[in-house]
Amino acid sequence: MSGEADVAGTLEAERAHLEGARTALRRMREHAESLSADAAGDWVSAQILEALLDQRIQALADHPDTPLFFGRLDHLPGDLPETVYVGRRHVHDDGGAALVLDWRAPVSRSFYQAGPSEPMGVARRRRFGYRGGDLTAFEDEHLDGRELGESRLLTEEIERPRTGPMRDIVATIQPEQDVIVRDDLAKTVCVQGAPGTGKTAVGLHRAAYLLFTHRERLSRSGVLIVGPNRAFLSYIAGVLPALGEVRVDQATVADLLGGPTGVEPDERAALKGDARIVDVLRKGLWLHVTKPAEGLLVVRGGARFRVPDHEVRELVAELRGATRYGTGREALARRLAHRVLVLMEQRGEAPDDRVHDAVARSRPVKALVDQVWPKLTPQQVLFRLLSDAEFLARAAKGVLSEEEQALLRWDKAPRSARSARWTDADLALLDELGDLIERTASLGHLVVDEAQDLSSMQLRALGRRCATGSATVLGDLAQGTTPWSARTWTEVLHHLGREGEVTELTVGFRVPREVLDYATRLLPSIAPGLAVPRSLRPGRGSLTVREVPDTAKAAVAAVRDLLSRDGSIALVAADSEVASLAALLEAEGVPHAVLTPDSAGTDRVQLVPAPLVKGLEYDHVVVAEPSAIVAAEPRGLARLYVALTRAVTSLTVLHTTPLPSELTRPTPPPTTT
Ligand SMILES: Nc1ncnc2c1ncn2[C@@H]1O[C@H](COP(=O)(O)OP(=O)(O)OP(=O)(O)O)[C@@H](O)[C@H]1O
Repeated sequence: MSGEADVAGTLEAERAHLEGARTALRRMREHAESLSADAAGDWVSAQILEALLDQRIQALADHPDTPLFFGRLDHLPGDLPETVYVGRRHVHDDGGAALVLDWRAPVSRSFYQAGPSEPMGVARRRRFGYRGGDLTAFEDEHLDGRELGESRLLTEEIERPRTGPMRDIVATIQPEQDVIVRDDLAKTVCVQGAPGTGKTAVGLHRAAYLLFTHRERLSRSGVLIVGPNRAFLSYIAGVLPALGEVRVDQATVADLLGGPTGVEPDERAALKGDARIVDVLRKGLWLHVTKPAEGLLVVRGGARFRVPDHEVRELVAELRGATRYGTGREALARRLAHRVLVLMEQRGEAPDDRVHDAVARSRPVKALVDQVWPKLTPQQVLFRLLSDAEFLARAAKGVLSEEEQALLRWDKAPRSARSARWTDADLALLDELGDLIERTASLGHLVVDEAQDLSSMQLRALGRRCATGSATVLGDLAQGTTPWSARTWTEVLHHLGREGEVTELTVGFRVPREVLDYATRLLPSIAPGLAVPRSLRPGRGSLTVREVPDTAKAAVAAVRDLLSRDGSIALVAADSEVASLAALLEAEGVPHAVLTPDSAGTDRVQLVPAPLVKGLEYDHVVVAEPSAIVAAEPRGLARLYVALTRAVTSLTVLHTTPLPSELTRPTPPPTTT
């Protein structure tokens, strides 16, 4: 047989396997649909069972455009199955024989990790190419010690134009990414990665991997993805469901801590985000516990039982600070009741647990507890700290200077805790206070994206939510744009309360080399200690930098020209330029949407305010007037770095005012690893 006939024959056989797997998946779904929740013993169990069955049916859906398998491993003779197909989910036939193995299964690991120096029992690795849902190509790698050539299918996948939301990378996860994805659940993993190195993708695939590997444990405790804003979350929303994981929650920090109703100057927000505030909050809360002036008198059935004041004082002193505030309050009531019961026994009575409870809830006990250990809400405590200079001075003694205390206090205090307008920074403080009062529930695993932008207090709030679990922390110190952005990952992990290893990703999959090299000119100024990334994508001719007489007009013309090419287009500009650019796009009849924090939108052309572009990517990006982006905020250069690194195919930089001098310096050489 000729080579061509060989190829055709192989393709035919592989297509037949695909067809067989599709049929088997359909039968698995039909089987799941035929199961009834009626078998459950009671109504609640039936509801739960029905929800589980629904999820199972959803997870078994066949998306015709998403290949059911993308790889095949042929093993050397030994313990491993001779042939396995690697895909998005496990598919078996009626007899239970595996037709496709889940990419997360231990056997699939070698699909990502095997190489000439360590073949892991693999003789041949086959990758499949698809057009839509049709299997159209395959590519073999023989792991017999010879060097592997470049994979055309891998390159094609990486070069595929992006349209719309983020997609999974399950067929092309790289070895260094796979190591992070499959790391132990017990470990907190921290990934420092230059733009487009796949941090977000890795975090999402790690969530899917952990759910598969520790299904029972994590379905009880939960996995949560935390991202910077809704627009970002909707951009990544489809990835986990495409991997069959339909039960992972996604939230912004504001979703977890509550949305802000007030704003404040950055300087004050930065101070509130400083971890020293924890001591101030703790002290401010515990200052509410006062020394009891009187003892306790309980009258029961005509008898009077008196716990003297020094004994009450001792009890309070024992409990103060030893537990959470709310727990201490309850414990005080119980211990007071216990003393009363001892007195009853001394009188010859035999009180039982019911009497104990009744005494603990009796009016005199409640009144005493309320007086020395008042019931408090986080809002009441923070209100007092921010509005009462003398109280703040007591709580902040030895921690904050007088100037810092003055900066912290409200210029004009609201009338009550209820009418206060809480800012983002306040919400993290309220959360901290909430935890000092009652323990916050912990999840099993947290994936935190763009973690470099979170304040110490926000990180502490997230740390509480994985206190008994673990975290995957993703970010790029060079893309830190908040006034409280982290300078080191050690700091971030410390505030999160986790020990963890930091891994650095430096190979870029998004941004073409010319564009990434151009953007890295900013690196020595914004994050001198970081490795200089290298792009995997040559992308010649991808960068255009032009000085123009009128940036807005030139930008709209550039967008119009780009409409003749494939893929999504973003026009990125400083906040102050957005309204006029929108008007000009409108006047020129260019259909577009303006990106807001709440929506990613699906329009092909998006006008993106620079502060919202983080984490997103577009085929073509036009950046209008870099110097305006830099001037708009204190960490403007980092913002520009983010804006310049969003393009998959082309970047056009247009300017009328001179470019920031940092952009005209030579490109630093990529760091070799
Ligand atoms: N192994 C891979 N195979 C194919 N595509 C990949 C791979 N890794 C990452 N990508 C793609 O590269 C692009 C960038 O990935 P991602 O958004 O996860 O990077 P990031 O490090 O979070 O970037 P940024 O910090 O700039 O937001 C995405 O389109 C992603 O699908």
